[in-house]
Amino acid sequence: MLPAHPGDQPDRPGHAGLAELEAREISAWFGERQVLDRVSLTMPAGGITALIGPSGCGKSTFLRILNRMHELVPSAQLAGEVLLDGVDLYDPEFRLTAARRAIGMVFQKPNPFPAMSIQENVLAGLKLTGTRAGRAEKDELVESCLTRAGLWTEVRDRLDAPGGGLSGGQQQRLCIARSLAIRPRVLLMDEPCSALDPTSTRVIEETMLDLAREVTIVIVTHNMQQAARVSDTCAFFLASHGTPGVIVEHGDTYAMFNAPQDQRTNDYVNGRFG
Ligand SMILES: Nc1ncnc2c1ncn2[C@@H]1O[C@H](COP(=O)(O)OP(=O)(O)OP(=O)(O)O)[C@@H](O)[C@H]1O
Repeated sequence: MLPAHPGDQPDRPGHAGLAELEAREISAWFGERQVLDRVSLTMPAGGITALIGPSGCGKSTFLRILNRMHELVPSAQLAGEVLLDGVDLYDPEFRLTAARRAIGMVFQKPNPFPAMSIQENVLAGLKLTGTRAGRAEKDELVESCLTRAGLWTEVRDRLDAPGGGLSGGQQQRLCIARSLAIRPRVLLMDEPCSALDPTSTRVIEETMLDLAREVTIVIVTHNMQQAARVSDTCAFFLASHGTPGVIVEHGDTYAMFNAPQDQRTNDYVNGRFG
């Protein structure tokens, strides 16, 4: 008998749901082509884990596997396990909606629904997950998610304005607020600042550091300073000479940046390739 699925837990009080995510021996293919080879990584509860590595080494694929988005690509296959607090996300009993609810995703390019109002954007995920809420509860949720995403003071007077009218950095924080509204236990972020200016990047980074107290975060980033600034643990992916991506080294971010064990990590974090 499986334990209760973490993704199925109803409304938990804010901080009670810190979850560990563990990938075990993940391999991935697109058609015949293998792009990840037996990648294992523990992403600690309430921490920020950064996935770094040169372009094409499989970071985004790995991230998408963590919330079952990889299976949406028709030619895609995978092997291995993803455990959310010990429960396999790919177990047939773990519903896809529960997986998405438990593990949210913020993409590289801010993707709010442009014609929907700011508050409708925040609440959009409730419809998708079939969650019911009354008016007062919705108002409270909109305020709390926008506050936690660091956007409330900037938009509190125009909640009915279209989400598409916000700046890029504000739109990205709106997307973070939208993800938070379904109370995820893990938030995946795929290069969330790559389309943003340095000021907006800073604001998102501060938001991430605040959020890490209540949600486990995994971020893909090409920005080494960003990985060093925000993450507690770090994993260096590499796919050399057409071989599938592997994790060369992972561990405490400070150690990875200051005393890496592998010469290739040392070269990468010091900008000598990639
Ligand atoms: N939908 C897809 N169909 C076929 N191949 C794909 C698909 N998505 C990714 N790939 C291939 O899988 C490999 C890993 O890609 P992935 O996007 O995971 O790498 P990445 O490390 O995130 O790269 P980047 O840093 O450039 O975003 C690449 O060789 C890529 O071409």
